[in-house]
Amino acid sequence: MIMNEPDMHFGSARKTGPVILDLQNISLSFGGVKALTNISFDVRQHEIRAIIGPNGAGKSSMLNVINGVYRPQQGEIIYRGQHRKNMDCYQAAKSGIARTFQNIALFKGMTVLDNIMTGRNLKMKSNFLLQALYWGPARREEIEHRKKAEAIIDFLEIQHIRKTPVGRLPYGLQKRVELGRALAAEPEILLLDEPMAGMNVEEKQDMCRFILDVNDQFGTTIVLIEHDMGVVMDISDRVVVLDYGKKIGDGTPDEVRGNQDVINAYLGSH
Ligand SMILES: Nc1ncnc2c1ncn2[C@@H]1O[C@H](COP(=O)(O)OP(=O)(O)OP(=O)(O)O)[C@@H](O)[C@H]1O
Repeated sequence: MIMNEPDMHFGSARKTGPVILDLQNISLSFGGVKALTNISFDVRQHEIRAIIGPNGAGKSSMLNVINGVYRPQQGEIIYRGQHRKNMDCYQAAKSGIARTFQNIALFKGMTVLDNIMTGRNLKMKSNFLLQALYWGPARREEIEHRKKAEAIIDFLEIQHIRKTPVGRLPYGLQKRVELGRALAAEPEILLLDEPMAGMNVEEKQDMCRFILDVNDQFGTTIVLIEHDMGVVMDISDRVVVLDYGKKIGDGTPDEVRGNQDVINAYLGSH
């Protein structure tokens, strides 16, 4: 079994651990459309793992399979050594898988701090009545959650906008707040769906730095979809390449760069 791999593997400059997520022969269809066909790949602890491919290749579908939004018709998902059957997105989130979205999904009228607090919801224990009364254990718990949210705000260097409604922020900062909300859940695996989409060069550099810092300082495993090849090749340990729902490449950035099927897919010459 996959979790038994004993020794640490030293990827690029990063120290990655054993496989924590193993996807085996995943197939997913929407009616007649085959979004994913027989896809297998794994993710190691502490790794930055990219999923790339041309438009419509199945990348978002794959992310949605990992966090339980879609249930594949075929295949196995093994997370931390457990076969996951019929796991929905609530259970996936509870078990330590958080994500951000291609199109920002924040509460635009709420402040940065309150949006990040919503990421703590799954961690809250006190019941609704106690929370509403803001009494006893609920009060103590709320203070504890606020401290965690403030720590994330400091980490992401967004103290100056903590009370600003998210809808008023430029796009790059909204993306950073979304990252903050996902981090508030203290995930073991963070799924990032095009974290740099629509950003200028400076915003991309900032986002790259935060992704690397999250991985380094919190030890979070990261699976990301990204179209910017420079970014993917710079920050990823391994890259899986999809095309028309099939896996056509898998390996280190250098291996993938030299893979003829991958080159053909990107040049559209097949
Ligand atoms: N909910 C859905 N219903 C029907 N078809 C879908 C659905 N989601 C995805 N598809 C189809 O599955 C295929 C893979 O789509 P997917 O969005 O996963 O690709 P992608 O690689 O993320 O594309 P992009 O880079 O454009 O976001 C496409 O043919 C798409 O039209």
